[in-house]
Amino acid sequence: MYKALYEKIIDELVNTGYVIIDDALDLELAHSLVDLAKIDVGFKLGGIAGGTKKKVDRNRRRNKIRWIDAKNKHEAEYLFFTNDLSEYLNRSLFLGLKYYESHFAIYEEGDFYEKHFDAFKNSKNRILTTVYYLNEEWSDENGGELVIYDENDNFLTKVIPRFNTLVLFLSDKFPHEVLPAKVKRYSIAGWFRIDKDEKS
Ligand SMILES: O=C(O)CCC(=O)C(=O)O
Ligand SMILES: [Fe+2]
Repeated sequence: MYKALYEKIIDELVNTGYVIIDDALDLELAHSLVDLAKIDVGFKLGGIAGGTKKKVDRNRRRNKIRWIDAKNKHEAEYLFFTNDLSEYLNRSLFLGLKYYESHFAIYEEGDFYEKHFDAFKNSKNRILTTVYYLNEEWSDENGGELVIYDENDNFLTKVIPRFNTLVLFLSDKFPHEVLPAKVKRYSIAGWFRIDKDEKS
């Protein structure tokens, strides 16, 4: 239970629709998730939603992913946190969140994700995006920033993907991109949704 964190998330989501939190989670959990990401086994290339099919397009998205699975103790602990958060958000903001899907992502040197929305307007799938960063000793020169824009494509903010930083934003309101990483970059991207659909 991270009550202060939940309150901050709710305030910022109401005010601006996005929130960036440093030192978000318990350090022991954060380090365990870093260790798991770094095992770097079982990852596959990330796809792009295109019509009904997902396809890999290395010109638009270059990273590899592994879906989080509650069978692992630490991944389960992360899912416990996101579940707790969704209950809190549902009670406070009546978002009606029902499912959460998330994956580790690795961006190798040169990898990026070009500007995109995580959900289409008025679609009933992804409601709220989370990105959680797992890069210890990340320097500002390493690239790999998340750049967030508003609905009219105006620059809003740039997030350095530092260890234990958590970002949330409304999935259909904020176009965003990942700039090319100069160093291997680890994260967990996730989506709260109100339906249960195929993983994208
Ligand atoms: O890793 C990030 O900073 C954002 C990733 C992202 O936009 C996505 O996976 O949809
Ligand atoms: Fe995204």
